Amino acid sequence: MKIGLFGYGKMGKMIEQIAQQRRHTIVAKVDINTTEVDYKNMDVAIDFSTPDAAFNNITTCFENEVPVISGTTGWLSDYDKAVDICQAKKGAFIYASNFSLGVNVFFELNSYLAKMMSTLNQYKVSMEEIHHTQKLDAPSGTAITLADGIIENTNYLDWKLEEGDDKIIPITSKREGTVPGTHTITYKSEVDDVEIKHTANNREGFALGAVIAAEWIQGKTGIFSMKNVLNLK
Ligand SMILES: NC(=O)c1ccc[n+]([C@@H]2O[C@H](COP(=O)([O-])OP(=O)(O)OC[C@H]3O[C@@H](n4cnc5c(N)ncnc54)[C@H](O)[C@@H]3O)[C@@H](O)[C@H]2O)c1
Ligand SMILES: O=C(O)C1=N[C@H](C(=O)O)CCC1
Repeated sequence: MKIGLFGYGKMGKMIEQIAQQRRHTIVAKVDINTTEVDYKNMDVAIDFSTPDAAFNNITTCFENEVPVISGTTGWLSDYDKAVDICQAKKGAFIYASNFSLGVNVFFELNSYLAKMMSTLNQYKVSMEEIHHTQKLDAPSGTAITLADGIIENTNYLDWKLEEGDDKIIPITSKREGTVPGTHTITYKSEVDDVEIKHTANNREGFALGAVIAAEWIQGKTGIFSMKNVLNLK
């Protein structure tokens, strides 16, 4: 597979390594100062850039009939517009806030736990995410996906980056050293706590998931998720 990398930072470099181990070829490394891109030579684009660059990178790929795997977080206010452009061009698109296989299982566990907790009013949920100090967005995209999973399965209405009222999920975002990504969800009552946690030990899991998604999307048309790729439920 011939891969165009959009964003050649920490994740772009890790994806290059994993893709080459899986016998793929990197045909473009597009970063902030790139002036020309040859889309004709690309089977797929993998975008791990920045919140302000992602939408333009992704939709330019659709205009050039290149399927896109997007891992960039912090640009989702434009997600629906990107989907419209993809569908108009009969393209193919996967966005995931987190491509790690473990986190995608954790997303399912989170939804299942939320469903069970939804009738136990004595528990109040909260979330903590910890990432490295270079991270531009807060809360993490993963934390937002986890909050959405809780909202879909309980009476919680929204999330907030601070203590909210009863129906709001409070998210605490910490930025420490080089932490690749840790997410903890706690249901607290007077008598006990129920907690689930995912810890990324490095960035390899994110990169592997993105390359697996790029392999999976070959020959397909439409809007997909990691749930489709991993055949979860
Ligand atoms: N979905 C996931 O699994 C997952 C995992 C890790 C990181 N991320 C997200 O991926 C993104 C990148 O993370 P990172 O750790 O590699 O960050 P990074 O800062 O190391 O790399 C981002 C790169 O994008 C480049 N860039 C800036 N403008 C650009 C443009 N117009 N076109 C192309 N590239 C441009 C920057 O110069 C930089 O090299 C972030 O949004 C992060 O939250 C997602
Ligand atoms: O390093 C980052 O930045 C990460 N971003 C994603 C997020 O915002 O959830 C995934 C974890 C790492």
